[in-house]
Amino acid sequence: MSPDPSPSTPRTGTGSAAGAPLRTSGSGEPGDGGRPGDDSTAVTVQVPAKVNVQLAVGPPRADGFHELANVFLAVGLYDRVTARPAERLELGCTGPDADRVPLDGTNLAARAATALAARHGIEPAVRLDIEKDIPVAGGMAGGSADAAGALLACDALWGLETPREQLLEICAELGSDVPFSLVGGAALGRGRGERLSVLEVGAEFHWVFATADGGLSTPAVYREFDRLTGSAASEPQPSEALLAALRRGDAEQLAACLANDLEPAALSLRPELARTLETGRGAGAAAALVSGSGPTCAFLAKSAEGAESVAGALREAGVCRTARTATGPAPGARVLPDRTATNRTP
Ligand SMILES: C[C@@](CO)(OP(=O)(O)O)[C@H](O)COP(=O)(O)OP(=O)(O)OC[C@H]1O[C@@H](n2ccc(N)nc2=O)[C@H](O)[C@@H]1O
Ligand SMILES: Nc1ncnc2c1ncn2[C@@H]1O[C@H](COP(=O)(O)OP(=O)(O)O)[C@@H](O)[C@H]1O
Repeated sequence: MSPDPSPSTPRTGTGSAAGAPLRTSGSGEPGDGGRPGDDSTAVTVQVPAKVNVQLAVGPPRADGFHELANVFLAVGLYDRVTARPAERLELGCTGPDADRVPLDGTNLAARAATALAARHGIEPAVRLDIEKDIPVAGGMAGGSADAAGALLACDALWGLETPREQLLEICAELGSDVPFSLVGGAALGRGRGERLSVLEVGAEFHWVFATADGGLSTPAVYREFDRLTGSAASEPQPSEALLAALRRGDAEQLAACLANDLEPAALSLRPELARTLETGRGAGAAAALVSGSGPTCAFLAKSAEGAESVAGALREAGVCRTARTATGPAPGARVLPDRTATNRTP
């Protein structure tokens, strides 16, 4: 494994073929060889992470995916994707996990730019810079966030005005969680998670996220789910009590309903997460669960102060890499007006 870079270590590369070797094109700093000095047309999109407040998983389908009742809540940890004109597709990434983000054609942001360009019959001539704050392979949909961010940023940069329905179609082709990253807020995902119905949420909820060293592979966690459940997985259904708790903004009721069918699989692959969950519960969290496929652990608190206190206890116990507080629901992918307002001035 490569050494951990500093939080500001930039990585950069070019190439559109999946797995194509990288060609270094600059340090990723403004004004270097990889970025045009003139930033007048840059578009930056901010996209939230997610936690699954309910993840009910059915048996595997013929296509290898699992039928879900996936209740997503977007939370206020964000990646930012900036798109600038370039001669060909280029990628850069900064942030504490930047060394774990692929910078070739498999990167979800690159795939999103390529898919949008193909839909309009144009070349994906763009430089994408990802400011990564969402844990990589952490069960918080960071790659999906970057895909939704790149889609929206390229659409604005290229002046395409692609109808929302078409953007959502492209999102679903890119990954099961990508449509939700575009939409944000709270939503029920059916099918493999891509068919969304927006949910009403009555209040802001306070969360703590304990990140772990290293990630968990989503397909590996689903495989472990299959191994543990055998043929016993039943048809997934959303919990009416949980949807009502979200609607009412009732943290106590929501805490009683949180459920993740992938949690036993994540714990089976990473048994040490049980101690992280236990520590948060012991520190007064209203509820604790693994976020999606993990290994990030999520804790619901009753107040902002409660969340800070749980985060402090997790840090002190040394049972996580970082413990961060965030609230949800958070808005979905959106172009940052402050950056474009100045950038778009002729
Ligand atoms: C588990 C969840 C919960 O929201 O996310 P994470 O916690 O990893 O972020 C999602 O289901 C992950 O969605 P996403 O990461 O977009 O998955 P995809 O790219 O569509 O699929 C990656 C792989 O995950 C498995 N997969 C995904 C979705 C699904 N409904 N059934 C599956 O079995 C398949 O093995 C698939 O090949
Ligand atoms: N832009 C991206 N950011 C993070 N990971 C990416 C990206 N593009 C592709 N990936 C790949 O997707 C995998 C899952 O990443 P991520 O979406 O962060 O996790 P999760 O599915 O657990 O939410 C990573 O291990 C990485 O190989």
